[in-house]
Amino acid sequence: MTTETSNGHVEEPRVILSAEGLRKSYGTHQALKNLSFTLRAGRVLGFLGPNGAGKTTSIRILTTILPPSAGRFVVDGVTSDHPEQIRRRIGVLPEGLGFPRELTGARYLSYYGQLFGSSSHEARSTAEALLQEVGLQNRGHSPIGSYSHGMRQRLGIARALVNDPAVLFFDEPTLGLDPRGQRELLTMVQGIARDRGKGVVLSSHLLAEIEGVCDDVVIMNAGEVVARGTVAEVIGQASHRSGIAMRVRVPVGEVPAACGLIATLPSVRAATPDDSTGWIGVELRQLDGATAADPRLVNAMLESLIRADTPILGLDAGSGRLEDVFLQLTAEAIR
Ligand SMILES: Nc1ncnc2c1ncn2[C@@H]1O[C@H](COP(=O)(O)OP(=O)(O)OP(=O)(O)O)[C@@H](O)[C@H]1O
Repeated sequence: MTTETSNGHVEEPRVILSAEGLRKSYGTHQALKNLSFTLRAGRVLGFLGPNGAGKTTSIRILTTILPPSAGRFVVDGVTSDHPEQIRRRIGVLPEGLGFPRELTGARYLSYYGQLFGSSSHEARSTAEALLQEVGLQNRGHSPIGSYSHGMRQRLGIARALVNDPAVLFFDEPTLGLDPRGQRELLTMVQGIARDRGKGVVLSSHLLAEIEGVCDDVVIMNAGEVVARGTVAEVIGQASHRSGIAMRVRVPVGEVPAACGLIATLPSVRAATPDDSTGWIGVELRQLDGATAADPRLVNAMLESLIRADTPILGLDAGSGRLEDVFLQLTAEAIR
């Protein structure tokens, strides 16, 4: 989301959350080693990493539940040495949030509104508007105990919005949801950033699902940041290091012959097979920082396979998916 000023300059949305050198130790165990990033309004930042990477620790620090061992952060202009002021500017959906089963969704949200200082009338009308926004308008007056897991997560999102925060934190929000529920929830999360102009931090290890939702990512592994940037930058950095610029998938039995053909193309440095899936990673001679292959090279590769009567089952003419990068980076860090 950019805005054009009267003199034609395009302005970036403001930085709404930034962190510098955050560290956290539990006793002698360093759970977070050096986390720095910036998040602009209207964008979704993904904290990605396998179990134990430090995602929850980072979110606990940024939401003022845990003090960092070192480093600082700024939320909507407020520095981390003012935790009470920060709490008024953030909304949080923690992992595994529990709900009072007997309260209705509407009562629950009104209660939170009043905790943030709204009158009971204001809190009730905010609750109704939020229930509508998260698609619970027809169930708002039923007890939460009767809600499905997906409905509870949506209620948790509504709760996080009660104080109209500048930044929202969602810790593994899609855990336990079916694919449709995951998609609906992530679309909602994206809308909160885009339409309301909020900064959103989303932690997950479900990469395929969140790849399309996050604008920026921080990939963590064992407390270290192993990659950081926009999704395209992170994929580009990793493909530049691996040299793989495109992938093609053929039947497993045809992989050796197809690799041989691809490797004879003049611009190809190497064709690396994955014998179990049939995907072949294609490395080019000159990458020059490119994150995707020249379409003419893609065509030449496809032509040579078609001439050899090789069935083409899949093509990734970009440099791969975030999931591949994640697996590559976290495996490198573990080695
Ligand atoms: N209170 C604690 N005391 C000691 N060690 C802890 C504590 N909380 C977390 N850790 C350790 O810190 C590291 C990071 O944990 P954290 O929960 O932040 O990771 P995570 O990326 O959220 O993982 P998960 O996806 O499993 O929730 C892990 O090694 C964990 O065992």
